Amino acid sequence: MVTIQNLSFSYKARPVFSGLSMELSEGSVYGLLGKNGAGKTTLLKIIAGLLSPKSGSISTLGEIPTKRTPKMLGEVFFLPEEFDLPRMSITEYAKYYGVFYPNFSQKDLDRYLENLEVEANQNLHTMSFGQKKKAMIAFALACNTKLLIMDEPTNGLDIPSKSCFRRVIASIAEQDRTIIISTHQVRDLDQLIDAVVILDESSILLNASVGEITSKLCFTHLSPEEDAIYAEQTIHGRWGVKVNSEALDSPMDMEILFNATTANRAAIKEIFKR
Ligand SMILES: Nc1ncnc2c1ncn2[C@@H]1O[C@H](COP(=O)(O)OP(=O)(O)OP(=O)(O)O)[C@@H](O)[C@H]1O
Repeated sequence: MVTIQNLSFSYKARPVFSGLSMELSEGSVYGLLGKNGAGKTTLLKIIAGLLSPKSGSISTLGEIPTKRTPKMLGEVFFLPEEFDLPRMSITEYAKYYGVFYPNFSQKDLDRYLENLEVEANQNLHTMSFGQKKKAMIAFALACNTKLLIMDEPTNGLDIPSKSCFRRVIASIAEQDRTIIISTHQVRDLDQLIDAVVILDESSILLNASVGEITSKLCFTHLSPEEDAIYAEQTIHGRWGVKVNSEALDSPMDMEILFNATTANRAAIKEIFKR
């Protein structure tokens, strides 16, 4: 679906990636995490063909993304974190832009707008930031592309809309679509993603399925002296992550995973080395 090999990228004199490699497979929902400035948006734009790498190779849906062939563009939707929208309703917007996506469905758009409680005929310019965001999420989903890339989609959404977003993504996650969601709001991705990619210091620190993560790591309460990869003191005691040496079942805690990965890179790299 997406293969990146030894990729380097710089904004003029500012290097962002050097020798970055990773593979994303078809039909999975990926959560892309990283600190501010780690390069998440840049990576998403490179995958979508909006930025060109300095060296190395990238293939998106079997094509070089910067070639931006009509075939690839019809199968990839990139939803940026912020956008300028024309003075029209989302229904009119869909009439103009839906034609670029062979699998766009008006019926799906109506359903997603209803689910997300967005007025189909309100001018996008009179909408709040969160309403615009929901309108564009509905449009992005209704394009039914093979690859859907969303940069901070839940930023600006109220609590019910976040729940609704999760429900909608869960409902399409069964299909053969690959979805990459970049976010700082890790709780919004709980129970939603199949795999986690963590970018740190301009490289991929972790790219693993939730199954692999929970088979190798155990997210649990810890006794005061217990060895852990990472632990935090909470009002309920010590909570953290340790090596899953007893093959215990535990739900992944993405915030703890992220903190553990960035606080103890060497341990995480060793555990997940292939
Ligand atoms: N247009 C640009 N020109 C120069 N430098 C840029 C540009 N866009 C981003 N950068 C720099 O590239 C690096 C990666 O930025 P990027 O926006 O990809 O990070 P991010 O992980 O998405 O950050 P955030 O979580 O804050 O959104 C940062 O150091 C940023 O300052």
